[in-house]
Amino acid sequence: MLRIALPNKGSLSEPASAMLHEAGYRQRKDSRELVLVDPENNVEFFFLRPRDIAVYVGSGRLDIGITGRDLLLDSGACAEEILQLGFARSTFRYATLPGTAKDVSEFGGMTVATSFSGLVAKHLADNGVDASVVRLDGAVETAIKLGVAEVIADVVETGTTLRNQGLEIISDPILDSEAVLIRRVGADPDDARVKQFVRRLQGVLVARRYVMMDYDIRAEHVEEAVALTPGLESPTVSPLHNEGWVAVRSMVPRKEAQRIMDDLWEVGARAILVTDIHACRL
Ligand SMILES: Nc1ncnc2c1ncn2[C@@H]1O[C@H](COP(=O)(O)OP(=O)(O)OP(=O)(O)O)[C@@H](O)[C@H]1O
Ligand SMILES: O=P(O)(O)OC[C@H]1O[C@H](OP(=O)(O)OP(=O)(O)O)[C@H](O)[C@@H]1O
Ligand SMILES: [Mg+2]
Repeated sequence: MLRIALPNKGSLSEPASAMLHEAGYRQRKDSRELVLVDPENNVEFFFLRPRDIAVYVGSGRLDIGITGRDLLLDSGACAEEILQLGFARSTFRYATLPGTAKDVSEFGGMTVATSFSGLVAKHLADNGVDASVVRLDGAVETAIKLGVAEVIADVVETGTTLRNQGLEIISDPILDSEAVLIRRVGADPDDARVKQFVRRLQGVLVARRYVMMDYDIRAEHVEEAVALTPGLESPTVSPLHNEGWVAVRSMVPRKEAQRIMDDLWEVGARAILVTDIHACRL
């Protein structure tokens, strides 16, 4: 049975469960359930603290897991990303009160408060900056006001929390993060159970990102039209009963669907239909 670590709480938990549900796996009904067996799919889910997931997977106790890239790197665990999952996106950044510093290179001798001490200590060392790091569990934005640190390093999503504390972002992001699927470094890359799990999640990602577009067009305009809807490999073009007309079917990015429909209309396409993809294997 494939043993999979899933986040039990926080920003990662609900979207991870939603993705697995879409991929056809059983998910827990009660958020206090810690282990869930899905015998039909031959998998066992372990609901763990997001921060601990890379540790379990890196030690080989569990085969794969879903966590954040920032949490993976902070843990220093012997685990690696095998698929980017596109949710729980954030950046990881330094912030200070205005006037404290303009760049990381000015942090020397200062104290940086963070919940990601592994990540921050490494980043400071890589930049040759001699600053102290104090590890806090959360709400680190308050550490400056309370005199614990001059600088904080934290997850920034909308930036609202920083703004509310009167803090300003310093330098480029230390990291761009999102939810990722991870496995132990050195694990068998040909494990068929993992490959099947990855294909199912890739199917969900494609179904979320693409829609199916169908339209009719006069044969003499088909080249212009398929240039707008090239599909992933090549669009399907079939003859219509009405002579001189063809039907085209192609996958297009969901975000661009409306613009593509406008452009298709301009080149003469009619009966343009968009439908959701519920599942796929490409
Ligand atoms: N607004 C956000 N706040 C916190 N983490 C976020 C946010 N948006 C995305 N994330 C990502 O979610 C992961 C953090 O999950 P985690 O469950 O540890 O913290 P959390 O969502 O802040 O929950 P809590 O602090 O309540 O325990 C990280 O990978 C982080 O990058
Ligand atoms: O950029 P924003 O959209 O404001 O989001 C970022 C904030 O959200 C998280 O805090 P959370 O609510 O998880 O509390 P915590 O600091 O106790 O983890 C994170 O630690 C930041 O403080
Ligand atoms: Mg948090």
